[in-house]
Amino acid sequence: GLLRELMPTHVAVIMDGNRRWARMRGLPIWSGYEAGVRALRRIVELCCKWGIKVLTVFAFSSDNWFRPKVETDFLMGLFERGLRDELENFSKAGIRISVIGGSTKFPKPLQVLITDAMEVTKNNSRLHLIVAVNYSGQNDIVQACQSIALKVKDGVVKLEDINEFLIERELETNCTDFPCPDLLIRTSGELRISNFLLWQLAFTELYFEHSHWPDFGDDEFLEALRSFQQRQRRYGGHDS
Ligand SMILES: CC(C)CCOP(=O)(O)OP(=O)(O)O
Ligand SMILES: [Mg+2]
Repeated sequence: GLLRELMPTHVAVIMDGNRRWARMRGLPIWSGYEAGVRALRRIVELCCKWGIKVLTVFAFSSDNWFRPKVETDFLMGLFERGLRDELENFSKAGIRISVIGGSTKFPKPLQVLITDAMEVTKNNSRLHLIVAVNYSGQNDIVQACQSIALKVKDGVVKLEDINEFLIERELETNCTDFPCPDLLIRTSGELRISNFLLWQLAFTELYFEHSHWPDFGDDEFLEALRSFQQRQRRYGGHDS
């Protein structure tokens, strides 16, 4: 069985395979995305139930903009509807929501809603849901370097002050005390990181699930947690 004391503190998920899930069932693409939102609601509830503190989900990567406009428009609408529908529930359930990545290309009303949702839920502490939209792991490191370079130039930071901790505090995941995921789950059988969190995944246990994201339910999540609990995490330490 699962041990509560061996639960990961921070779980990251690449929610992949929504369109293939729809195609396999002869359904339209958008029904795959809608099924993906239902799967996200499920895993948020499970994280609350198991006392997981941070859940970071890759909801839209920078290269997703190259999809047909009808798809990206639908996804923008889905983000807005999902956020509007869930905001009250999140507040009642003690769920804090943060959005990382460049949302400046999003429709203005969605940008306003994101800012409001982050403000309204910022003191919630049961689960911190971090939604990466239009996020790029490499760009995250670039913006952190730019911010540090500026501080060195302004004399706020000395060169010898630059270390992992200072860099980590400049990354977009600095909204949480647990910026580095203990477990990364990627669905739909793809075995790659796709420019998601990069620096933060240095010691993360990787778990690849063959089923598509909409089919990732309670059983699949528990299986991933069981796998995590059976792994010895060495952090580059003892060689046994
Ligand atoms: C926007 C993103 C979370 C959707 C992930 O599923 P997907 O659209 O990449 O689906 P496919 O990998 O099946 O094309
Ligand atoms: Mg995909």
